Amino acid sequence: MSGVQEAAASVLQVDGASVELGGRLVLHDADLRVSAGEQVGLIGPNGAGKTTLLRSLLGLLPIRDGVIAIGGRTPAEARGSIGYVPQRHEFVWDYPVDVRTAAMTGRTHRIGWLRRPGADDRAAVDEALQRVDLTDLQRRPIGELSGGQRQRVLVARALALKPSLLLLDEPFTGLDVPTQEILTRLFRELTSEGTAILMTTHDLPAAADTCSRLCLLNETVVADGPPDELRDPAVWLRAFGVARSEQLLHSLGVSR
Ligand SMILES: Nc1ncnc2c1ncn2[C@@H]1O[C@H](COP(=O)(O)OP(=O)(O)OP(=O)(O)O)[C@@H](O)[C@H]1O
Repeated sequence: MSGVQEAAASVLQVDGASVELGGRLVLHDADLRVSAGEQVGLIGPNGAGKTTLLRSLLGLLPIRDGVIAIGGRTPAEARGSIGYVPQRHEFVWDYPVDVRTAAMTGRTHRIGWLRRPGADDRAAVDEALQRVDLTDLQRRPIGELSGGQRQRVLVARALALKPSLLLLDEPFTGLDVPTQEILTRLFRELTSEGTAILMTTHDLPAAADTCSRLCLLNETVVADGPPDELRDPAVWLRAFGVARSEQLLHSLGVSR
């Protein structure tokens, strides 16, 4: 494939990206591609740089070296086509708004700060709420929601943008199994419609189950491939920076 064809096929292209935080290089030489219709799991130990990479893709953190292209645009230019689901604790849940208003804030970038939502915005929010099964709760203050309902608000807020790229930061953490299943099914529907999904998670069996490809990150990309091709325990031990871990290998269903 030529470089131009490859750029067209990849919704997200990261080439040699490095990010410095507090004078320290926390991510270096990272390469990653995510195509339309792919769900890629970004896996790595605490402090590996997963959230840092997501924040760079959103244009919230500058890269020191390398290139990030989203549909051929820079992160800042592409911001209106990227849906972002942050970790639940990062959202301000005591803000006095209802579910529908919170979902509408996903479109703020597109609407502009001083304009009122139009018919397109209302229709996009209706659809997003319906997809996460929150239509009946749309007038409920967000401070009164359970953890699983809050997670679905964050997903609706991201979907309200009708994004071509969806970034999910640990979307399954703390959720019961039925809520995990609702979201897993929804993410599968979205990829079948052509959305590209990049998701961080510490749930390795779920990632191997739901993702078409896994990217193992530890300050740089240690390995990248379909779950079936990442069966070598040494790769996982290297990605997690440990000499041995029975628990890690057990959770992956691989053993030495
Ligand atoms: N504002 C900051 N200033 C300096 N260093 C930072 C800052 N934010 C994060 N870091 C460091 O950058 C590294 C990567 O952090 P990051 O949050 O991206 O990791 P992560 O892979 O998402 O971890 P976790 O799985 O624990 O969420 C860590 O060593 C962290 O201490």
